[in-house]
Amino acid sequence: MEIRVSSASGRGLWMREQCKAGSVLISVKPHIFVLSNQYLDSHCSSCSAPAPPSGLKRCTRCRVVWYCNSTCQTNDWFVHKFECSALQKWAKEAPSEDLSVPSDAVRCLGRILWKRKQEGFASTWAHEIDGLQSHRKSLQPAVFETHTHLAHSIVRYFGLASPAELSEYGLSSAGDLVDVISRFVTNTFALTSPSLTPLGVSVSPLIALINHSCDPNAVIVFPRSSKNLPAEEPMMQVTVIRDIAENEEVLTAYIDTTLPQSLRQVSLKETYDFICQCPFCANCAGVDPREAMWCPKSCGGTCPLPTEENILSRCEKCRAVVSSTDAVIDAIRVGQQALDKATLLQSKDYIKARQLTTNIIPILVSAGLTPSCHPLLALMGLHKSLLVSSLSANLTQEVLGDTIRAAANYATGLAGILREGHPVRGIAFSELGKLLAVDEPAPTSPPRNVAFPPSGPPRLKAAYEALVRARNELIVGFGRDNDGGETGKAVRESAVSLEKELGVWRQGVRNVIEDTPKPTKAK
Ligand SMILES: C[S@@+](CC[C@H](N)C(=O)[O-])C[C@H]1O[C@@H](n2cnc3c(N)ncnc32)[C@H](O)[C@@H]1O
Repeated sequence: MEIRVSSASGRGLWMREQCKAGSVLISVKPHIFVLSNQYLDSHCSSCSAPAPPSGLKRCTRCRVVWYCNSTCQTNDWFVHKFECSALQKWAKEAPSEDLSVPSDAVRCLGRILWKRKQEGFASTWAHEIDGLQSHRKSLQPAVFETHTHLAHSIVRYFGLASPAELSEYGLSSAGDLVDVISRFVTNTFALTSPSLTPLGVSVSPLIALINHSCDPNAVIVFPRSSKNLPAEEPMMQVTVIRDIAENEEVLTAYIDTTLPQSLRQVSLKETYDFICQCPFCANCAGVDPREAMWCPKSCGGTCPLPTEENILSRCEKCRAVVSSTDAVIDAIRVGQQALDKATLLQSKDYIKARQLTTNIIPILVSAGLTPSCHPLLALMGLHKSLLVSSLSANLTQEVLGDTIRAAANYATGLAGILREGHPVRGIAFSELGKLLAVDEPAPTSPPRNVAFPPSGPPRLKAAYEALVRARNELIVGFGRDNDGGETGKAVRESAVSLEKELGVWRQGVRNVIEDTPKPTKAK
């Protein structure tokens, strides 16, 4: 790879030679990462691993961060020694218990400023951080306000009495602090678990050189590997998900590409200050599955969703006209409201959130939305997660069946948008496979006449097929060389044990057939 500069998108990483899907382009430890507040007591603040069976150990001074063991604690002390007293002071002055820990952004910026000072303002580390792109000069008023708010929180976190005290951190004015904040916002990426749960935020100046496309050829993942030392984790990796030609730019997606173009554009402008001109955004010919409904004449084709501005919608295949325009527009509006509300409720009151998703999904389906269409796909993803999290407390045949159907619908919707090998697809199929492989609970009510999921050996076979599909996608998305990361390996193990189970079952059937005396012909 090499760095090239373009007038449209500034610096970017370009391939000097072709590269195959599944190759790992970059493996690097981020310069800085922090866990989100909700994961501080369940994951190690040094290596980001989940708590081992023996539990995590808490820093006895600040009582905020936790570590696997004393090795991880020692590895983190380089920066935590500054953070520790700031966290204690912040907690003492906090107006309430739920505000006793600063936000992820404040803690991450704190770590950047302390480490920058520790390494030296003239060090390579500091130069790399200082070289990140800033949009300070073109901030929109609303963004400027959030940056200013963040700056105030940092001043409080550092216990500074005046802007002059910023000089201790190599900043000559409040404007310099806003500059650091702008660089942080533009160049921060989610820290995720090997199954893509967002755990926090991370900054890597090398990976931040990669520009955005809504149809990316690479992804950023944190696959974790037992081969890595704890000090090397979290290892951030750029993986190629579709072949990249020589002299082609490496591009990742900064935002959720399952969203329709209008929402993607708003998000990119707000956070990254550019208007995306990728082929998906610039050339909207044909029906985008993110904004599509089934043909009203059921010919199998799809129609673009009608909007207030453009109510005429025809099937791309048979040209039938959608007549229920108002009902579709209303369903989408109500669906978006339900999605926003259920997303807010999911951590506070998941039963209410699940009630909302359960009620709204059939309305969008009967309005004719396809499974890849927004907001139906997002609602199905949320519904699946809510069902999965309630499964351990209520594992009945009915709930398991509903959860499997939700996982299957979600995976189908994703497969209509994301390319094969995208890690989000791989994880969705692995969840489906795992759910299908759960031992079927005994029925508690008369069986409902549903075709999916099947029961008995056909269900095991469906589980095996979903896991094999997941495995093939995961070794692309998380990298071929490291066997698809921690999740890819776990899926392979599950598929192997299912294969044995299916083999035993087939052998059992064969034995029964062979042992059964053949009927003798009546004379
Ligand atoms: C993470 S940085 C990427 C590296 C950056 N181009 C640089 O020179 O440092 C993100 C910024 O790059 C620019 N950028 C990224 N992708 C772009 C795109 N597709 N079109 C235009 N600008 C883009 C935007 O200014 C964005 O805020």
